[in-house]
Amino acid sequence: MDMTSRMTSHFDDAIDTVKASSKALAGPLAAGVDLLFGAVTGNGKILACGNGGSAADAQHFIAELVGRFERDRLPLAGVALNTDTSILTAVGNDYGFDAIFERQVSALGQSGDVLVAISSSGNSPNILRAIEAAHERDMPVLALTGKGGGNISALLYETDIHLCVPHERTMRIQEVHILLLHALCDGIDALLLGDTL
Ligand SMILES: O=C(CO)[C@@H](O)[C@H](O)[C@H](O)[C@H](O)COP(=O)(O)O
Ligand SMILES: [Zn+2]
Repeated sequence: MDMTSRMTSHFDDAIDTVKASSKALAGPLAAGVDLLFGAVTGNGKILACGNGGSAADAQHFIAELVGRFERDRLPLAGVALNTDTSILTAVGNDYGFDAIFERQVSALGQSGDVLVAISSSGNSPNILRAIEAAHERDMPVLALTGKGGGNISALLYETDIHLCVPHERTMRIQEVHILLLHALCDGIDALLLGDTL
């Protein structure tokens, strides 16, 4: 096996995926900025969740809202639902793993909030249930998926936003997800602080 060409193919495939995502997702991404900006400037908050690498992405994103992205600004309200081990173990143990995010959306979610749901397959049951709970709370959903969107596609309302990365491999999808989340932070900051860096 030529390892260098194997590694080169990752760069090539990532470049192609980013280009295809830019074409498909720049418009909905801009709508996502407006949705999140409206929430955080209107007394709402962002609830974010994901599993595995997407859990890391959810908490990374929320840290940039509550803390800062590139520039100093007021703290923005957000909670990563995959970070509290006591809640995750208690709810997982007592109600099942599929309920770990749903339960928290039901506890914390209010009209005016937004759920950011991250799933590369679009099929994780705990994410699907979080989306249903968000809808019950009148919360719009910003879904980051791939692989055609999986079961999430059928759950979303027209008023939700679906950023579906056009790729079948989780690794590539996740790489674009972090780009999308950083772009959302940048867009919110541009609206809050002006568009010059
Ligand atoms: O990061 C990776 C793979 O790159 C894994 O940890 C991955 O996130 C986990 O297998 C997740 O459970 C996958 O869930 P999902 O993205 O399909 O909702
Ligand atoms: Zn990963």
